[in-house]
Amino acid sequence: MPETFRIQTLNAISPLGLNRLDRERFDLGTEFTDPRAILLRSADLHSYDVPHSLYAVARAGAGTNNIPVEKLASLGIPVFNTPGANANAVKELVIAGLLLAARNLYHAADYTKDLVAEQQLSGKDLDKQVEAGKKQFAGFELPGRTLGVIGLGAIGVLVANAAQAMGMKVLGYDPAITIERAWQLSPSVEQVTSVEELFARSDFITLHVPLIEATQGLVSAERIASMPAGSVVLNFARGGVVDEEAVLAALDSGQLHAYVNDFPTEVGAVHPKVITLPHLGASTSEAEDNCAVMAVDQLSDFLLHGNIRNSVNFPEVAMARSPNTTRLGIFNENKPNMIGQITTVLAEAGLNVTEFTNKARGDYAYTLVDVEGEVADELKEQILAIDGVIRARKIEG
Ligand SMILES: NC(=O)c1ccc[n+]([C@@H]2O[C@H](COP(=O)([O-])OP(=O)(O)OC[C@H]3O[C@@H](n4cnc5c(N)ncnc54)[C@H](O)[C@@H]3O)[C@@H](O)[C@H]2O)c1
Ligand SMILES: O=C(O)CC[C@@H](O)C(=O)O
Repeated sequence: MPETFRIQTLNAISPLGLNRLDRERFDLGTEFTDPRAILLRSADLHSYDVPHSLYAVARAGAGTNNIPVEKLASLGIPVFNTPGANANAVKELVIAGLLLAARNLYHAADYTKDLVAEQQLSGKDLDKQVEAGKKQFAGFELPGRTLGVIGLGAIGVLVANAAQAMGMKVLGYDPAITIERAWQLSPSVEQVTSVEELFARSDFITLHVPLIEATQGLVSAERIASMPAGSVVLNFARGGVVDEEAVLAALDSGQLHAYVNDFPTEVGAVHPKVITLPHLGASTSEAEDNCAVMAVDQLSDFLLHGNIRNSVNFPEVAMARSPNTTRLGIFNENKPNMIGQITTVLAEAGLNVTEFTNKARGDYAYTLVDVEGEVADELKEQILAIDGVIRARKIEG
């Protein structure tokens, strides 16, 4: 009997994704103590005691800073994410953020509500107060203003193109932009080669980078001070990319007009010039469905066939299945003679290899190998005995 894989969900995942799992092969639950896989969104796994049973983690979303990616790599556990699946949802919220800030919409709507709910105005009195009070919310228009986009990945490129189509001058900064993203970027977006230049020239800055060591505190007091007075910072990336204390001080001094973000903190959320949303970037039915479908498909392909697609800690390795073969998936350290030792074990067992892929990424590598016929259970133990092999799995056909 082939194994039924236990998948533990740690957040609400769209049924459109979950329903793709064949219940003969997958058992879904929230309380397993020995899951084969974890499917999650923003749940924090950093203090999670990783059980030996765990084969994979799938993030229905882009950011993986809630997952101990390196530690899992060292245990031979791939972490999958869903690049691009929620990018349009975030882009739309960023465009909303630009308009919320430029037209002071949040405070203006509060003002109107207050006139009715607190001051109990109505009819002509309400009309009069509306017309008298509205000038304090007069805003500015976007065409001709400069937007600096930091990070030109799935989201940054969509934001840059949309802002450009709205008449903004757009500057982009991403030292590691991929060729695919560069092709998608509007030719009118100007590439800048230093963050400093981007800050100095931008009326709005929007962040679309992962939270990693290099991006922690990227929006600093010094960089904010170099922006034109009355600028706006939009943060739909992660809270830690911004030095919030510096942002609040700049809002108080008038250097910044507004800070629009998706990551509530006790101090920031109540500041009068801060607009904080409850991590809403990916919260559309479309994005939730897209992320769930992609995460589930990648996870089931790995559990059933050992294929790795869109992993953030292991290379892309995928092979079609062939009849009358047995597949082995092997995680190992990226060091000399691993392939030689693995193939020697296979040869000594008299096995004929029909297909073999080995790819490395950083300190680790993954091997997928198909051999003719059946494989004895002891073979896995022999492979595991090779110095540098972290984990090995016989994958049923
Ligand atoms: N608010 C939300 O709900 C929400 C939703 C989706 C994603 N996000 C956040 O947005 C981030 C970006 O998402 P994405 O889908 O565009 O990811 P992505 O991987 O497609 O793009 C990230 C880009 O950032 C660039 N980058 C990395 N370090 C950089 C640096 N120091 N300076 C400039 N560029 C740098 C990379 O080269 C890449 O092109 C995610 O990591 C996540 O944290 C938030
Ligand atoms: O799952 C969510 O709601 C947020 C996801 C988002 O932060 C991401 O990084 O993709």
